[in-house]
Amino acid sequence: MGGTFDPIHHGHLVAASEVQSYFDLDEVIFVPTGQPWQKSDRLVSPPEDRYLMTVIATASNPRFSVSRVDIDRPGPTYTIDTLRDLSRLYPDAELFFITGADALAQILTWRDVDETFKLAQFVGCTRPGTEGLELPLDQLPMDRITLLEVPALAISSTECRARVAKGNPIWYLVPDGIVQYIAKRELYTNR
Ligand SMILES: Nc1ncnc2c1ncn2[C@@H]1O[C@H](COP(=O)(O)OP(=O)(O)OP(=O)(O)O)[C@@H](O)[C@H]1O
Ligand SMILES: O=C(O)c1ccc[n+]([C@@H]2O[C@H](COP(=O)([O-])O)[C@@H](O)[C@H]2O)c1
Repeated sequence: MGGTFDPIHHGHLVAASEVQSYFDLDEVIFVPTGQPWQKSDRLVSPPEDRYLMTVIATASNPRFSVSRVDIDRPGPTYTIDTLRDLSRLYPDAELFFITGADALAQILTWRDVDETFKLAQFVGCTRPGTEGLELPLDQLPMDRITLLEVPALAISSTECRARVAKGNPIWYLVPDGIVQYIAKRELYTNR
């Protein structure tokens, strides 16, 4: 599952758990982005903070792990590179790339998208607000895409950051360890 995870929240974790169970996946690898080039208009927390938060949030699930491939690769993060790196690391694995349906709707703007679809099956998870979303179905290889309805959690990282900036609680929107990490590192306070 690729994401900026700034911060990781229970919406991400529920979606990952649902996809793991639906496809009976051996492992869900969370891959925090290095430089999310389509979010270059906003302030993104340091990759190492986003990586550590992802490790903390996933530590208790034996089927969840976190990869550094995107944060260790210099330059903008492209999923084509993520999938090439993961294919090298797991040469015998069948890869599924988990995204939200909103990300899937933008996928034609991604780098080398045709090649990207050859390297993995894509799973687009519903999230509140994506119900009426139009996917460019005629331009997408629908045999490589599964749309999956996951239990709806109306949580976004944007909302979590805004709540911290306003001094509102984020308990129960994110795992407890993430609340504590954000406080310790004083993330999102000056926005
Ligand atoms: N509540 C949710 N339910 C299902 N999928 C989600 C949810 N939140 C995020 N996702 C998906 O997880 C992936 C990574 O998300 P990302 O790290 O960008 O979080 P986000 O909450 O969308 O962040 P932001 O609000 O900063 O844009 C994306 O493909 C996104 O669509
Ligand atoms: O490959 C691309 O050009 C590309 C463009 C935008 C987003 N992505 C990937 O989509 C995933 C979700 O991204 P984001 O920015 O919504 O957290 C993450 O793994 C990104 O690297 C990939």
